Amino acid sequence: MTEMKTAIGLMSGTSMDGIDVALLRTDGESRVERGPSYYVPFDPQLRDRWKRALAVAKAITERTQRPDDLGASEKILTLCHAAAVKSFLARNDLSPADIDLVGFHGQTVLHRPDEALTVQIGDGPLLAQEIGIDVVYDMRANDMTFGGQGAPLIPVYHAALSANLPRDCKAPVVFVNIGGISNLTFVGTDGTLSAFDSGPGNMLIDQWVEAHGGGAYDKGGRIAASGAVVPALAERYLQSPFFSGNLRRSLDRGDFLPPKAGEASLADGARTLAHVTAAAILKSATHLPEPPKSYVVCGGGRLNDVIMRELTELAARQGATVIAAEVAGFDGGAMEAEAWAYLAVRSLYGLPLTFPGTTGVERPVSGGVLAPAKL
Ligand SMILES: Nc1ncnc2c1ncn2[C@@H]1O[C@H](COP(=O)(O)OP(=O)(O)OP(=O)(O)O)[C@@H](O)[C@H]1O
Ligand SMILES: CC(=O)N[C@H]1[C@@H]2OC[C@@H](O2)[C@@H](O)[C@@H]1O[C@H](C)C(=O)O
Repeated sequence: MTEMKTAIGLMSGTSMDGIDVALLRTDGESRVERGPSYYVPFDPQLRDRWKRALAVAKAITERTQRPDDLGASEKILTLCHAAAVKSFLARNDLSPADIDLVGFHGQTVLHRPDEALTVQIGDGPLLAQEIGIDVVYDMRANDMTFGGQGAPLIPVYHAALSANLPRDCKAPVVFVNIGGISNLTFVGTDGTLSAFDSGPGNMLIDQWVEAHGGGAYDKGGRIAASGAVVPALAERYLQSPFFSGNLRRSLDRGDFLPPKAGEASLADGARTLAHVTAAAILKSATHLPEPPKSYVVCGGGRLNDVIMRELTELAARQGATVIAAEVAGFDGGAMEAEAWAYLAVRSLYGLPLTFPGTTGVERPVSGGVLAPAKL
């Protein structure tokens, strides 16, 4: 039996909107006690820097390379995470000695699963030194070494949470994470895990509204609510071979691109892309072992009312219900950060992070690199 540990998880996801911080007490197995969470948005200059980092990272052919100013961006990103941990500790009256471990995702700047290449910038040893807490980082690489796609990693945490679902949440249950990219975790009644990325989440909506003067994202889905779906545009996305071809489990930000200027008005574009986000989830769900009865939605997309309404309508046609994570008793905004805390503890104990049914890895494998606070 593993001992309970107190861990902090740090996530800055593909939306590149900010850093989620969450505290968890866990044994890395079935015991999970959720603690406080915190969110630090990136200011616009930093978001521009991460966007440039994505462009620069395209030149990477080997995962340790840091072309151009990518090394400088990695250091800045790491110091942003260090600052987020320090303010989280101060706000919660905690000191580094209260925390056993930090799980650090870093920022994905390149993800090419077909070439077994995934790069998350984030300097684990520097973070450990800055905050005085042991850090587990680089959690995707080992999965790829063993033939996995390096993502999604959250399913093992969804499986742990599934033990505490409310009774009226009928099995089989699927957890849907609508971040920049969306992903699904199916938890079978016998504990079988089946998971994969399911399509674009908010990233196309964010890129579209930002390029057309609508702000960084479509708050509440208000822009989409005043528009109409452009059927030909929606179909173009939904006919992508990603949904029908041999199941590719993980996506990169560049795999789907926003519509071109002039293809729709701001509102119609936002409405169409919200429809695509919801329809892509249902389309991908046809690859699951069984039709789900309940969808539990987490990630920023659960706050877009148009995505949620569409998802609810489309799922109802198949006899399934859709609820936001909060209705199931979870925190839909902090769940990924909690997952990184959970994964860090599993990594410490050498427990598997990924499984053949989640990333396509050849056998269950652990992962992550430990950077001790004191060398
Ligand atoms: N109030 C809101 N209304 C509508 N959309 C929102 C709201 N708040 C956040 N979002 C959307 O959610 C996105 C952030 O979601 P989230 O934090 O889950 O993404 P992420 O951490 O980048 O995820 P991932 O790594 O899974 O891609 C924002 O970019 C925005 O599009
Ligand atoms: C390579 C990478 O960073 N992938 C992210 C991304 O964002 C969502 C989806 O694509 C998922 O596969 C993954 O993140 C989640 C948290 C995961 O690994 O479970």
